[in-house]
Amino acid sequence: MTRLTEQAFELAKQRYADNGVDVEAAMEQLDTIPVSMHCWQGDDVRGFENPQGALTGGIQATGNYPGRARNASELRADVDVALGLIPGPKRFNLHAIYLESDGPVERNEIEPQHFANWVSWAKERQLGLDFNPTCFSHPLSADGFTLSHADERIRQFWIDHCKASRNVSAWFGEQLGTPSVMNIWVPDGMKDVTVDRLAPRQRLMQALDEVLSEKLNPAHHIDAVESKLFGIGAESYTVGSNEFYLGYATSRQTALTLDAGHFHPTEMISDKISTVMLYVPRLLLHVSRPVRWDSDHVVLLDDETQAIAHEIVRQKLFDKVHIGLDFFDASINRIAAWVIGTRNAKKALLRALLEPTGKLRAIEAAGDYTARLALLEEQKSLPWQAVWESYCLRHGVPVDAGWLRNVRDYEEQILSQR
Ligand SMILES: C[C@H](O)[C@H](O)[C@@H](O)C(=O)CO
Ligand SMILES: [Mn+2]
Repeated sequence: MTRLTEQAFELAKQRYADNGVDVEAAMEQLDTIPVSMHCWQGDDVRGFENPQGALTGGIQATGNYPGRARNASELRADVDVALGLIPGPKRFNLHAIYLESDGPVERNEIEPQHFANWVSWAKERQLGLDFNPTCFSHPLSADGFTLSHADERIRQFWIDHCKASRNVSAWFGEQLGTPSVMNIWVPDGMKDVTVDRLAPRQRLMQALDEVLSEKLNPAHHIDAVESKLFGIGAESYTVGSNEFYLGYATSRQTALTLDAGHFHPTEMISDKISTVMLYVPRLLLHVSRPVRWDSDHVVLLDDETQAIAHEIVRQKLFDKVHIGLDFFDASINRIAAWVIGTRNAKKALLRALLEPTGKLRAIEAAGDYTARLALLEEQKSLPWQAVWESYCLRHGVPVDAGWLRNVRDYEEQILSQR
């Protein structure tokens, strides 16, 4: 396999060179773009605070594939398997409910010490960590409101949780030498026709302002806010809509999170990138795959994933876009889900880096739309797969679906015993 891969790579390199593309440069660039893998694929978004509790907030993990991680050690072991099968730089994205503690810790009292094991683990693997306050699956979010709650006491609880989360996030950044991107997503919304659509939004805006009031070192921590169209049980009104957060991030200059599953079915986040980057300093992407609803299926190498990667590469947004993943499929092997989704995100980036963008831009600027379409289509059948396999080889991970054997072995030996 190795020799064939190398031969195919040499031919592919030549083929791309004929097209004006430097394959080595593309691979080098790919090595500077981390993809942040989300912890919640490993255990169906349960966390370790109250794993037997229900997942609420209008999100759902469907399926009951055996072997989900039941504690932090199992989750770390599972992620380690996935990390070893994905080439290039990765980060890891934690939710607050993945804390570790001997006794119960209220959300508004979380501290860096509760994530000390995660930081040691990340240090050993030279991974950056990202973070999320968890504003769901809790008695005080049971009626569907958190930061926009009408009850000041409940609202304050969630404000304090988000503030505590910022401290944890900044500590990650300080410890690991790379800023932690902290994404605030709240499920707040209503199931049915809502009369006062304004007041909850006013409260959310004020609550967020209070959360962000302390200035933190941007070398350690980056604030991001995530909009949504609707949730299960909150179909009629979402307080933190797209327009709400676009306005918020623009006026406060926070990062904006675009989740591929959080828009109308025919709306694509790839087309939003060039718009929002005019107004916000940074973007956090939740690369996902909506199927009918925000169903968080595993990321495919499909048109939208490719279009997202093209936007990042064509606009050279490498320092401004943080690429995170967001899916939680409990119907297939969860480690395989991580590997499939993350490898696909990276394949899309590589394909985008192998595009002769300068040439295509010139053709477009000259108004030759026939050539633009012809060349764009021809790109699709160039031998990018040979470059991908070589990239995997250089990173010491399986070049093809051979990685599935590793996952199956682990499933037989470890997951099946849970
Ligand atoms: C678990 C995550 O916080 C969640 O998926 C969020 O990012 C989201 O997209 C909610 O729909
Ligand atoms: Mn998301």
